[in-house]
Amino acid sequence: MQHRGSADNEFSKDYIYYLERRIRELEAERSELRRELRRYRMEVDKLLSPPLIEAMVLSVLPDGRVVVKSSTGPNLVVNVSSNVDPSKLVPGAYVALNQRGSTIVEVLPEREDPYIRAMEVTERPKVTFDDIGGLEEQKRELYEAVILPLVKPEAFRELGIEPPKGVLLYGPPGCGKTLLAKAVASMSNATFIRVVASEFVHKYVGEGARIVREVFKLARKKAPSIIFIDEIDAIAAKRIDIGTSGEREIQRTLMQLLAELDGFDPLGDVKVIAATNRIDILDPALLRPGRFDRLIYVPPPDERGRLEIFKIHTKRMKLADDVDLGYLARITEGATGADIRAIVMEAGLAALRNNRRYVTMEDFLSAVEKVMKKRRRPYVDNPEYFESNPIAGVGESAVMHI
Ligand SMILES: Nc1ncnc2c1ncn2[C@@H]1O[C@H](COP(=O)(O)OP(=O)(O)OP(=O)(O)O)[C@@H](O)[C@H]1O
Repeated sequence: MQHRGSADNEFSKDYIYYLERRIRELEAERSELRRELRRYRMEVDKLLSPPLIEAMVLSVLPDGRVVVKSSTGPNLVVNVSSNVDPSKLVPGAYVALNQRGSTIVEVLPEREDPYIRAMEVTERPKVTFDDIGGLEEQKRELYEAVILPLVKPEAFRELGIEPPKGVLLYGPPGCGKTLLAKAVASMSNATFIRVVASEFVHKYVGEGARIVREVFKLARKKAPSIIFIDEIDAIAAKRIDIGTSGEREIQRTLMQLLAELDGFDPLGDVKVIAATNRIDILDPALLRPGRFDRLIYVPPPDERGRLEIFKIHTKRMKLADDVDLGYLARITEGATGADIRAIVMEAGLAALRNNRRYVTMEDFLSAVEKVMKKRRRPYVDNPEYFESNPIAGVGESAVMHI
């Protein structure tokens, strides 16, 4: 570039323009670098500062302070920093507390509850009634009480009949209660939401009632849906006194469940199926009309049922010619569906251990011995326990045939 003009010490105009432009460019670059430096300083400060504590709002006191449940455990009464919008401090909102845990400094963005995320939600379960051996009467009852009202609510409206709001499946473990509920969801094209009632109160202490609310909210969002509440006795056992805070918590959770049940339309697109192994200890309040008013007993399979269950679980298995499923069904008196599945699996493993591609009768016989030896359960060995139960007849009034 030609720097000098015609006179001495005189710079060319072009050169001056060039230098001015360069200065402007460098100034812009400098302020960009300053901004970047500030950003990195803030990052470093954030990384070096003590962490904030996460908490959930339980309630707002009349004086403006807030009761929160902190992620570190205890419930705390805290102040609210002036930059926090008080209208966002609703029960259930997640907030950050300062490191002393005394003040809410930020309302955290809304997100799905971690428990709800962990819950079993199957948009379209694959099980159908054909995957369930025996239990014909139970399938028919569930078809009428849950599937039909979900798929043909107008037929019920026209006839002026109300289907049961909630169905309670009871009987010994491993006999197909969960399987039936899943099949009902799949056959009515509904989302299947499974919750275990004992987790309402044990896993998320102090939040049982809120979790119940969240479950129903999720069910409405994903409707049509079926909420399956397993082990309902954990929150619905009759109580002599409700002295301890743990018992009060269980009581609150049950109250919330009853309120949700009372508040919804039996012909709506959310259905509730509950299950228990301990119907004898249930609080009768749960079984009143308009709540779980249809009880269905799910017994251990009889010989025919066992044969069908053997057939279902060996469907995809290569069996040797000597395998006699009828004989296996005969010698497994007292086995549950879950036991039969275990027997089939055990027999399959034995074949695998022996490097065989097919399963023999001998594999099955030793599997029967192994599995049946392990189990001796009072309810299965004594089915009268359920049949003679004094409240086993509650809910018969809800029987309907269309
Ligand atoms: N009638 C059945 N037909 C086919 N398989 C069955 C049957 N009953 C049980 N099973 C097998 O046993 C497993 C456990 O059954 P399921 O979970 O439905 O029992 P449950 O009655 O809900 O028991 P729990 O009370 O322990 O929850 C099922 O996944 C299935 O593989």
